[in-house]
Amino acid sequence: MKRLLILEDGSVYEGEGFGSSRYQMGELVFNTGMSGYQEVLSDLSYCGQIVMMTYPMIGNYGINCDDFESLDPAVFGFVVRECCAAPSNFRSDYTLDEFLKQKDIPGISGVDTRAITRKLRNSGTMRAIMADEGADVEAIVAMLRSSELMHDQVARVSTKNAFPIPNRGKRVVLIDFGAKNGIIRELSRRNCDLTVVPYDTSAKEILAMKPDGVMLSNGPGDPKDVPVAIETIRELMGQVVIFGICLGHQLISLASGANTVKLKFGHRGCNHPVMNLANGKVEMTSQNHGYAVEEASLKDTDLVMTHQALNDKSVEGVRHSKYPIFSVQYHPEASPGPEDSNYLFDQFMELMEKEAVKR
Ligand SMILES: NC(=O)CC[C@H](N)C(=O)O
Repeated sequence: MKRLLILEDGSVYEGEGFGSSRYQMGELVFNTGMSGYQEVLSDLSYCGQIVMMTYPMIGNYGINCDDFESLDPAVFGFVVRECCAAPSNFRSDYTLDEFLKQKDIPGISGVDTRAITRKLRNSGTMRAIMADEGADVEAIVAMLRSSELMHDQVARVSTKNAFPIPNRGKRVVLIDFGAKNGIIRELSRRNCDLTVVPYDTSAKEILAMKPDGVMLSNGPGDPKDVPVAIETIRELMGQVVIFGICLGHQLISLASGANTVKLKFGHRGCNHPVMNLANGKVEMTSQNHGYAVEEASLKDTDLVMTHQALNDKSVEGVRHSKYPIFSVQYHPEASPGPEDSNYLFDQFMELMEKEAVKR
């Protein structure tokens, strides 16, 4: 079935529809990963966004039941050059098309995703929608131009109730802003006794659980849209070890008085080079973010930049100079992507151990 991809600037691309045929406006962003589309699709940080893959063939190893980053994907659409209809992999349980239909996610193939990516690199990300052939394009473009991006994604994807993932090790409260399973996997692998709590759980409730550490997860949208979490983090600072990933990192920065800004087209892919400023080593990292901490705004805070993106020099990690708090903008849990930064979870464990001895 013919479908159209319509952008806010009035450009229209004709392709083939797959997955769901519903109309859903989202922010069109591009991801440069050569594989890992299943993890990308199920990463809740994409809530409100239509993801376009620059790699030309997507779906060739199917969708399996092992690699989900969440069971209910929140991505608003998927754009590919070619959608493989006959996947070949022993783990494949569904085709990409079947999966998107099952989850009611619209998709389009047969469009030049690299040309559209070049456009977004020049103009910045844009609102977009997939529509049926013959749709009133002018009216849709006017609608795209007059709409706003969403602001309530974290409330949509965070767990509604707290739940435990028991173990015998360090007690960790994971604040769920749309947490990837990879983060849970890395903590469970280190025997952490986890309690996953909703994004708006108060500092008092969290401290009542007597945690050794608090993990702040990744999550969708603008970090400034979750003031309740910024306040909670401010109250937790100095009371407990805190490790933040991606949205968690941005929230720690805002809670410390730094600022976040929207990047022109963001970082989304599996091979973003980041320098660890402590030892000069370069880590290849998995990334998915549209906002970043403004470096100049760190000046009057207690935060120190620890990691920096080599492509555009943006802030990729910070640590607190007084309290046991650190965070990174990228994804040490990978899923998908390289595992160079896995040591950060060990660092979290060591910090909790050290603080436990002091207490
Ligand atoms: N993966 C994330 O946590 C992303 C954080 C935030 N939503 C951003 O786009 O910058």
